[in-house]
Amino acid sequence: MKKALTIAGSDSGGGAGIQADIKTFQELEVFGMSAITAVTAQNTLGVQAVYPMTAEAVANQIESIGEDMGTDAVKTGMLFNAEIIEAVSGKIKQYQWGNVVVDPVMIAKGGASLLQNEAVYALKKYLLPLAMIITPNIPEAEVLTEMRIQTDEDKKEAAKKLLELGVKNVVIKGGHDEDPSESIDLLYTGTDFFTFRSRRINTKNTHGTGCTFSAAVAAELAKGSNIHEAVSKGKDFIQAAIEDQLSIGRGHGPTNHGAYRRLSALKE
Ligand SMILES: Nc1ncnc2c1ncn2[C@@H]1O[C@H](COP(=O)(O)OP(=O)(O)O)[C@@H](O)[C@H]1O
Ligand SMILES: Cc1ncc(COP(=O)(O)O)c(N)n1
Repeated sequence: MKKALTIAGSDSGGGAGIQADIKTFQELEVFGMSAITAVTAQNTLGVQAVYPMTAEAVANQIESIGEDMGTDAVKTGMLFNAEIIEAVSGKIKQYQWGNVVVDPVMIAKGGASLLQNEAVYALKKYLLPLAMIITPNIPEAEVLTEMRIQTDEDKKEAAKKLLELGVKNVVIKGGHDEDPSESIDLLYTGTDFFTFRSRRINTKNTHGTGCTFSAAVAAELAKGSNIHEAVSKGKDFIQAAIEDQLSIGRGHGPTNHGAYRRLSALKE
């Protein structure tokens, strides 16, 4: 069985972070492993508290996996500070892991900061050069490129700028776009642009969409898909998870991680 490791924060509410990643790996039949960077007290209403781990604790968790089990893909989510980013980058380098998906998580939907402002430079300097693909939403791409992204041309320019930071592929997600009918993700491979379109679902239950999407991309890379196939499957996975709505909590509820597998089984 192929394996995937998520290096991310714990979401007590189960919709985002480590919990979303492990559920997604399981649904896509990849063995899930984790290194926890921070524990959050969180629910559908927001983040009530953040307790970061030490960089040493994060490095040791990764080392335990690197020294014994190994992995076919790595996904990073909430990394919180520069020390943790340096430790994570050092370990990824040490074990020469190649299928590295970086979801540059910065701010939770409720507004809480999941990455310290001064850590953005560390993300660019240490982690992006090791990434197979980075999956920013529009606000995150704006912070990383220091440009405003409004038009399709802006998205393409931002993707090119991100590639210059050393990452091999970029997908700029369209969840935060103005388009009322479609949610369009743009993939740039360094040579070609591809768009992945889906019907925009009118819902407040989008907690963990970015985590779930990037975990699905990592799972597909672990199974041997190329970048285009992995992003395409990731998009299908998140679309099914948003569409087949759950009703959990009073705020921004989680998506339905089991929907994609049920739909796939129906099609067979
Ligand atoms: N309302 C929606 N309807 C359909 N797809 C969506 C919706 N919101 C987000 N998505 C999709 O979910 C994924 C995560 O997007 P986004 O919300 O931009 O990321 P993040 O959760 O990191 O802010 C993308 O593939 C995006 O196209
Ligand atoms: C621990 C943790 N990690 C990440 C997110 C971002 O969630 P989203 O995928 O909705 O941007 C979150 N709310 N909590």
